Amino acid sequence: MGTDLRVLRQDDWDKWYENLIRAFGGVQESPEERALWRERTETDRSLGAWDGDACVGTAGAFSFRLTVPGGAPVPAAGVTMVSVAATHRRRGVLTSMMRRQLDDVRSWGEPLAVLTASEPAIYGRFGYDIGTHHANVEVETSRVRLTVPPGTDEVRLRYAAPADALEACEAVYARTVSGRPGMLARLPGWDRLWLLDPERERAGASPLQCVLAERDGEVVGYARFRVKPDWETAGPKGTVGVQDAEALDPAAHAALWRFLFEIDLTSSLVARGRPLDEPWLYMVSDIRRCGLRIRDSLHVRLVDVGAALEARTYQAPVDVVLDVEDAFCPWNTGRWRLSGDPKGASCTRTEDRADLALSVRELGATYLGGVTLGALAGAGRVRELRPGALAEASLAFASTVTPWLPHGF
Ligand SMILES: CC(=O)SCCNC(=O)CCNC(=O)[C@H](O)C(C)(C)COP(=O)(O)OP(=O)(O)OC[C@H]1O[C@@H](n2cnc3c(N)ncnc32)[C@H](O)[C@@H]1OP(=O)(O)O
Repeated sequence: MGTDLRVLRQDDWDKWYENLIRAFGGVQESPEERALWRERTETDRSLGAWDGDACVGTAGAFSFRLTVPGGAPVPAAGVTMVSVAATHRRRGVLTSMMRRQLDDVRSWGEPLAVLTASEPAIYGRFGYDIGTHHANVEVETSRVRLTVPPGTDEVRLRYAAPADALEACEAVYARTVSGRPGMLARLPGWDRLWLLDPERERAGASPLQCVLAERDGEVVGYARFRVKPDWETAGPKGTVGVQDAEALDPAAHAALWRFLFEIDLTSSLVARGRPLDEPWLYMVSDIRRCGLRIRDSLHVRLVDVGAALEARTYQAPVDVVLDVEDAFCPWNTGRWRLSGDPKGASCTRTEDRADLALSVRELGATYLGGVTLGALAGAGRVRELRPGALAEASLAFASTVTPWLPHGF
């Protein structure tokens, strides 16, 4: 028997969500977390696959604004809560949801779809590719020193209860969003997510703590973290687990990270999902003891190639014809002339001879400027049809600020 795919109804949310939780292992969340997820679900943008009255497939799409090179906040469907019941896997349920969802996103006029993948192998077939990477670190802070920039000592740090400091933290976050491709403007109500402090995430660590960085009475940064004490015969060796940290200038950044590195009775620091160009990575005395690992983060799909390529800017002048192949969204297939510079761009259909041939996946990978067309050409994924076109486009697409997604969704 086939499954019935339809837009989620409020009344069906519990069954829908149950399928999602079970597909991720079945560990129940707290009532508070569940309520927050219910509130965050945009039901009219969510799909459910049903076998009779059993929900066997779920997929949602948040209404994000994603910062792209040049700083514009571009509408992007944040694909989320994707699951298929184990009893119904590998029968094409996900494929049918992705088909419907990308058609919907197109009809909503959103040029991009983005996601973070439970497994990176799933989404390439639907035209996504990895547009941002992030760093996970495990630093031996007892062996690593930071050389901080001038002005660091003038930054004042103070503890604040995370809930009391929320507004100030969100104000700092809001000021960082347009400066870095890959960042997401907060959706209403999402600020409370950063205060959820589930016991299972603590694993013996303290409740969430918050430190604010201030200069002349103005909040210029924050760090939210937990401390996990550990005692050995030889002495204390606790761990600082950083949840998130943002700063508005180099001195505030240095002050916060020096603080995190030097908390008494700790000898290591763990942080996940940090930007690859995180300033403190360039202040350390011993990068090898920072346990740096790089991972895929935001997967990007151009739903409307013309609108998406027009929505960003290019760091150098570019005028190229792209021959794009897009098997899953064939409306993108064909030749596009992209003309752009740091001020703006146009991207329109053309019959002119192509300069570069590539698929929509390579455009997703390079869209935010963190992966170069040159690198993908090296992998045989971009073909240069006019000499010089690759260097021109590769330079133009790159971003001076490394793209970064600060949190999953
Ligand atoms: C954005 C997010 O929410 S990411 C979260 C994704 N969800 C999960 O990881 C939860 C656990 N897993 C699941 O729920 C399911 O296994 C899903 C959603 C990953 C896949 O759903 P299915 O209905 O089985 O996928 P479907 O049958 O449409 O498969 C389509 C193709 O993708 C492939 N595929 C599906 N899942 C995977 C995977 N995890 N790794 C590699 N390939 C996969 C299939 O083999 C199939 O390939 P084919 O076309 O060459 O035959």
